Amino acid sequence: MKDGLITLEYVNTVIKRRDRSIHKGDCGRILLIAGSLGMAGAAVLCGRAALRSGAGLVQIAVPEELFPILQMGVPEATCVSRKSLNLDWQRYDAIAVGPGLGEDAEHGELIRRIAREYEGTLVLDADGLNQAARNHLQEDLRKARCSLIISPHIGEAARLLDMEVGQAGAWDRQELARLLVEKTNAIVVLKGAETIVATPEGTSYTNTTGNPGMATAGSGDVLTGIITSLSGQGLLPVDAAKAGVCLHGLAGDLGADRLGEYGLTAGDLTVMTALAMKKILLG
Ligand SMILES: NC(=O)C1=CN([C@@H]2O[C@H](COP(=O)(O)OP(=O)(O)OC[C@H]3O[C@@H](n4cnc5c(N)ncnc54)[C@H](O)[C@@H]3O)[C@@H](O)[C@H]2O)[C@@H](O)CC1
Ligand SMILES: Nc1ncnc2c1ncn2[C@@H]1O[C@H](COP(=O)(O)OP(=O)(O)O)[C@@H](O)[C@H]1O
Ligand SMILES: [Mg+2]
Repeated sequence: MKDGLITLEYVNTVIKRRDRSIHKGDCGRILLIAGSLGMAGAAVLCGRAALRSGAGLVQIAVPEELFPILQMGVPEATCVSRKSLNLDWQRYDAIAVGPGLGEDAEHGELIRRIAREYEGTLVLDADGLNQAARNHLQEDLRKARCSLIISPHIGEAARLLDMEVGQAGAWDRQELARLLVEKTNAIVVLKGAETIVATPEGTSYTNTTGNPGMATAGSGDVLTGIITSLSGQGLLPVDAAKAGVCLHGLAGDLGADRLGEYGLTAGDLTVMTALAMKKILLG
């Protein structure tokens, strides 16, 4: 069932306004568990997008050998080693796991632990979802203590549902999103042209922004950064998911206006996210 459209007017009503006396600790402290050798860029894009959408403090957990890349790529963020990741999860207002994470088998256990222990909002994307599918964590996700947002594209959705990509692609996208909600009890962001956000409460929404220029490597990593950032800033998980996809699509539209659909890159999207946020706040 389709309950509504996600519009810029709606996003304007849910974005938090900043008090004059606000400090970075009030603007969301987030952890991004992302990136691996060969996919450091995914962590860079995710981190930049989180900052451009207003996160106050961004920490990125990567293999130590990637510290120089991350600290050059996102100098505003701090890095923490993923070697023995044993952090106090509750220190973070939101956590993301997945962009460019890679296929290391131990990440399955990491996701299981965070889902079981963490009390904030967890955003799972990309290899976070692939690891969940490979390690059959759907039931662990259903029982998660944290609020859970998952952001699969159709390929990741198929893996979670144990389907072939072609089979998943033949489904009505609203119904596929509902199937994912049933499987994981998460807020589901089913990406693509007209991204759908479906909730465990039975509602579903369709995004109104975005364009084919966003079909470019890394644009989903940018979305994960934005949704995690908004969650960390205190939006309800469902609002962070809905506002995140709309803001991300608007960044794509502003980027395509300036650069065209062919030349737009995910890196451009991170910068355009700042302009999109400005436009939304101006109303
Ligand atoms: N610069 C970087 O470091 C980048 C790293 N990335 C990471 O690379 C890893 C692999 O992710 P990928 O998504 O590339 O690989 P996947 O194998 O998960 O997905 C690609 C496949 O999924 C299917 N698919 C995806 N979207 C679809 C759609 N809308 N309609 C139909 N089929 C669709 C297609 O079969 C496609 O070949 C992830 O960890 C990801 O975060 C990517 O985000 C790209 C950029
Ligand atoms: N044709 C399109 N129209 C609108 N948005 C699109 C289109 N193609 C892709 N996108 C958006 O771009 C992003 C792609 O994410 P994803 O497939 O995870 O890419 P990556 O893993 O390379 O970062 C999603 O947010 C998706 O909604
Ligand atoms: Mg992706």
